[in-house]
Amino acid sequence: MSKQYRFPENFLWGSATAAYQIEGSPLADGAGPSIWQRFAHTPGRMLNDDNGDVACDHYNRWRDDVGLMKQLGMQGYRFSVSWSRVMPEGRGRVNPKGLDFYERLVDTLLENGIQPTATLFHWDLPAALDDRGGWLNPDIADWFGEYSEVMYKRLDGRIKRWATLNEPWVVTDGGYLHGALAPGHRNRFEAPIASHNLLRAHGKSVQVYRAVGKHEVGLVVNIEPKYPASQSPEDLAATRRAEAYMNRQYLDPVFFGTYPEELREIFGEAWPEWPQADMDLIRQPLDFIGVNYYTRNVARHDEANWPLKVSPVRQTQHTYTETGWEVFPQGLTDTLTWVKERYGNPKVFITENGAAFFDPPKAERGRVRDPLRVSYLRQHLRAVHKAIEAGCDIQGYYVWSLLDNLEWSLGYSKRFGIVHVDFETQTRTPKDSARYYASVVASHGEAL
Ligand SMILES: OC[C@@H]1[C@@H](O)[C@H](O)[C@@H](O)c2nc(CNc3ccccc3)cn21
Repeated sequence: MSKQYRFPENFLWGSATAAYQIEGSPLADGAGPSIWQRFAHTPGRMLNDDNGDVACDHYNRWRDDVGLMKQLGMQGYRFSVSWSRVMPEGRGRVNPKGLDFYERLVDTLLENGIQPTATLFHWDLPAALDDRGGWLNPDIADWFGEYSEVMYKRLDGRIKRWATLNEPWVVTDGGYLHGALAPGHRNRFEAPIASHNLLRAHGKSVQVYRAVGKHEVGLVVNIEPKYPASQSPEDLAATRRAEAYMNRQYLDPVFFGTYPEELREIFGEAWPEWPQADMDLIRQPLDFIGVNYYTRNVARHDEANWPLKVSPVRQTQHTYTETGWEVFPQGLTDTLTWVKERYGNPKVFITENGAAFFDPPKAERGRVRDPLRVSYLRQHLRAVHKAIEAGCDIQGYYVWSLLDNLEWSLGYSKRFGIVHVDFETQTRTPKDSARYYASVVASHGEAL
């Protein structure tokens, strides 16, 4: 008798995307440019000089894409709002056609019995705000609060679950410390300031929601559990630094009002003293936490690896994805039980989980075989179930991603979708993983 995988009655099964990765038409109908529009059109920043001018053409094909979600039996859909489509300069003027796009999308999702979850910021900051310093300007907390209020007032009620930010760690580490992501800065002094202002903006948005919203608001973070390469004092300390830097840097301020002490050790003179008023602003009670999980990290001390002094150790016994991430489903169970134990078992949605494996550019006779992704999803959904059995309050799962899309500076070279996109013709073809996931959803997990 195979194990029965029973999920909570109200467990929500969905898929996730993000605006700049799927929409295309970044400047259509009065939209303003984002920093990703700029970054993608800066020579040398994007693999193969790819950009989001077309992407999955979701801005025009959104109705068919909702039909695809319906066909797959999706119960939820997590998408992001392009701030500069709604407010072209990021503040002040609202672009009615930008708002209309999201209103039509949400209404059509609801008509098809699909619960919308909106992320207000998924990396595509309005370029006009970046010109004013962007995340380095403390005023951005108020700018984000103003944008949040526009969205909350227009769509709250139809959208009953909001995420303020997607992965402040990636925005900071990629956009301000190492420079691989927009806006492409590489500055040890800027990174803590950007990170802190991201959290301040999150706190401001939650305050605004408490004033005008009636449902749920939360924060989406990426968590990558860290395991020491050895029990040497150096590797144990390195693991602690890595764990503080990625996994505690955002949830500790939100839940405890304090940063991990390791951050001063990591950034040294570049780590400011933060005003208590800021920490009070950040520490707004939340209705849920979104956890994005992809892989784990085995950490060793590496004196040469600035500024963390940590390097990953490749694990030869496991499969790796096209993005170089180890397939390690136990890490998802460990992550979820760690969140439960450290932060008091908050309501959690797994807001992203998925993998890029090689898929052909074109479907073959209407089919895309992706056994590795089927296996990845099966293993990770079983890992979720294991966490639920351990008492974690996990209330939903969104596979990343519904569609093959623009993988940021890696362009279209990495395919995460359960639905294949032929970027020459925009033809969508559900992969075997889509059929598998649809069967899991239809059986509420029993087909795992
Ligand atoms: O890379 C896959 C997805 C990406 O397409 C999403 O927009 C983003 O939310 C996302 N976050 C992660 C996890 N964290 C991460 C770690 C290092 C670099 C980039 C992302 C993976 N992904």
